[in-house]
Amino acid sequence: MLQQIYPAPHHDYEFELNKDMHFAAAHYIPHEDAGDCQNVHGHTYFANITIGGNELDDSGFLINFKHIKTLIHKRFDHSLLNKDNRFSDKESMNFPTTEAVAKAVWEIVQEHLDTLEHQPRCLQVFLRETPTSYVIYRPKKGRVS
Ligand SMILES: Nc1nc2c(c(=O)[nH]1)N=C([C@H](O)[C@H](O)COP(=O)(O)OP(=O)(O)OP(=O)(O)O)CN2
Ligand SMILES: [Zn+2]
Repeated sequence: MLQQIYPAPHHDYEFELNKDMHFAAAHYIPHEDAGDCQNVHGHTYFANITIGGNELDDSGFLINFKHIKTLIHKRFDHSLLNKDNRFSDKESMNFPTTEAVAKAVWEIVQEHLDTLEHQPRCLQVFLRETPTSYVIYRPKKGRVS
C-alpha cells in the first residue's frame, strides 16, 4: 500500500481517522475533450478517506475501518464506473471523472455516517487516479449529505 502524507483538512474534532484503500475500475469519459479517455480503460484508484468526530461508538470506534472499505471497495472494485447509478453519460457533472468519483465516494461514506447516532463526519476524500493525477473533495461548509 502506498504510504504518503496527504493535504489535511482543517477541523476542530477531537478524533480524526484516515482509511487508505485501492480499487480497480474501468471508465470512459463521454466527451471529445477527453481524447483517448473516451475509450474504455482502467485505473487502480487509490483513496484516502478522512473522518472526524467527537464521540466514539460502543466498540470505542469513531467508525470501523473495515466498514469504510466495504462501502467503497465492494461497490466499485472491478466495476465499470459508467454503469454505476451515481454516474451518468448524459450530464457532465456526473461523468465518472476523478472529480465526480471523489465526490461520489464522499456521498456514499457520509450517507452511512448519517445513520450513526454519534454523527461522525467525512471531512475529505483524496482520490488518486494515476501516478500523476489526483483530486481532493471536501464538502462545502454546512453540507450534511
Ligand atoms: N480534470 C480531469 N482531467 C482529466 C481526467 C479527470 O478525471 N479529471 N481524466 C482523464 C483521463 O481519464 C485519464 O485517465 C487520466 O489522465 P492523465 O492524468 O492525463 O493520465 P496520464 O497517465 O496519461 O498522465 P501523464 O502525466 O501524462 O503520464 C484526463 N483528464
Ligand atoms: Zn481514466
